[in-house]
Amino acid sequence: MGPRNLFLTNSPESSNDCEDNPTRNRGFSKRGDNDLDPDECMQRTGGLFGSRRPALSGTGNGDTSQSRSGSGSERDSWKSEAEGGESSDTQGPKVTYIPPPPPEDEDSIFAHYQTGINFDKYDTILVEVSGHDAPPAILTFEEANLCQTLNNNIAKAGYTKLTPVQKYSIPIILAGRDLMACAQTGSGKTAAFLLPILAHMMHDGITASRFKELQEPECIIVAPTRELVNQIYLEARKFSFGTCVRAVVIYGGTQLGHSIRQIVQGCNILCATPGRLMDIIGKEKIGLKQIKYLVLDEADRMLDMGFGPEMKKLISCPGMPSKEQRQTLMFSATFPEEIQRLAAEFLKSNYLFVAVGQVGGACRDVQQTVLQVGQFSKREKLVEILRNIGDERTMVFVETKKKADFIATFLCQEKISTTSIHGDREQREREQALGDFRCGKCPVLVATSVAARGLDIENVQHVINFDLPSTIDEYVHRIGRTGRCGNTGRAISFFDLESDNHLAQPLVKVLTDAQQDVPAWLEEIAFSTYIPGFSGSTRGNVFASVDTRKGKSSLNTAGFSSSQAPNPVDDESWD
Ligand SMILES: Nc1ncnc2c1ncn2[C@@H]1O[C@H](COP(=O)(O)OP(=O)(O)OP(=O)(O)O)[C@@H](O)[C@H]1O
Repeated sequence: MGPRNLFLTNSPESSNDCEDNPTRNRGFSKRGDNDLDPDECMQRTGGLFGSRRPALSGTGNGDTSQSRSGSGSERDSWKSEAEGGESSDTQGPKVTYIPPPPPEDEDSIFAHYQTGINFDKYDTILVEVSGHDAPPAILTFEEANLCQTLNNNIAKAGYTKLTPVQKYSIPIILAGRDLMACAQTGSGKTAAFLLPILAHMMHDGITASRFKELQEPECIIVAPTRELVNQIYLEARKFSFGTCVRAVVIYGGTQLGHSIRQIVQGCNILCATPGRLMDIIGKEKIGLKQIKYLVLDEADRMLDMGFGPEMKKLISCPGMPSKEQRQTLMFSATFPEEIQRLAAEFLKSNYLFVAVGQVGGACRDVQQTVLQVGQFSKREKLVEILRNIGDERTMVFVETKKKADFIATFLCQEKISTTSIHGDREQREREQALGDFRCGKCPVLVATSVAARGLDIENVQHVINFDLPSTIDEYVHRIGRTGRCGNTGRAISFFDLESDNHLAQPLVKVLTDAQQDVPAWLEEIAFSTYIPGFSGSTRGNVFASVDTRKGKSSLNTAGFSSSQAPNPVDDESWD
């Protein structure tokens, strides 16, 4: 196995995002885990988050899992949530934050952005389906035979054409099969699982769930971050509009009583972060007996050392149907091989594996640039780039929470309207920051890995990796915040020769696969740091191009059916 340590307990000295327990701890720790890099060790001056926002205080509403600015460990925050800390009376003041309800009018529910000029190019991406007896892909929404209400909702959402992951996943899920699907960022994985689940529910004649102290949802969807789980909920609410299916979202950093109140009113689809989910199950507000669908979005993260133990607990909870009796669905843009192997415990042995393009590959609609920038020059370079960009929405990724504060403050001082999101900010602040960024009030969002996965924000034209992440998977997810749904985007990464050399090799691979220019200097570093037999210094594996079970049943472009699989999976090779 590669250097990634799976299912290890969190080390107290690490300093990363919490619920979004970071990939960097899986492998090499490249900069140590200091929240501030040595070169940037100016004192935090407090400062502006958004043009008029006060300095991050780290205290406030008493969210014990969020308000520990300076505590240094975002992973500790994750732990405190995952272990039920925030609901425990002994762990500090109660969390009181109640997120504002989302707008209820139909226009807001169905608000969407336009697909981009490259949307049709999705059809040319090669799709591989492995496993026995895969049902044929569908080419149109009509072929899915969904009920009229779902079709209306799809139309109101502005979807006219299926994306490749939808063409393959929808019939597989409709056929009742377990699925592990890997498709590039921004290519519609959320609808790929929501639509067939809703179709099943409607077909089975689901009845409206009513007020009850113990709710028994049919579907649980878990994802690694609060903002992502909320986004999935909004998608579920959109597609279930006009049906009796009730979706509910619960996540950490909010008042537990609020989560309970949402649940007891009725719950068919529960979207949750793992910590809050386990809390609520522990409080016997959710029973698992009726679960028919378990979805792990960002599944490689959900099975990684941070969340893996929670997920194992979830599937062993009393009442949870065995994998033979439920349908388990996993989606991500990246799927390291060793995580695919771990997934076996959750999936039926005959699960199908769908790979759209290369597993772990970057979205080709993102133009990637890698610049050699030393630590001491990064801030100056950032300002130069942001001034050229003007008001276009830009996400700037840094490696630590303190650095996010520091850079956001610095940019505000430079009169660049900036906000920030990271695991030490209170949930209220995180949501405010995302809102300010979404609406363009603050066109620059400085973020840690908490915002790397899944977030679908209109018009993000640029991603800047002020610090490169320590794994290539993380890089792929970060740059995937732009170039979504056929739109184009740009990613600029600062490569520091002092600390990023271990990334050179996988970076060259990602750039090459996405048909991007590879700087000669980067190739040289990749060559000079090449270690034969070393299975990927940062990903912890070689690039998986196939199902780890090895057998391939088909190779096809997205427009064609793939079911006529020659011969399939060598299940024996699975262990
Ligand atoms: N068939 C479709 N037609 C038009 N728009 C679509 C279609 N499918 C998805 N979208 C839109 O594309 C955007 C990206 O979809 P989504 O967030 O599901 O991507 P994803 O594959 O889950 O990305 P990530 O890997 O970053 O999580 C969303 O705004 C979604 O509404």
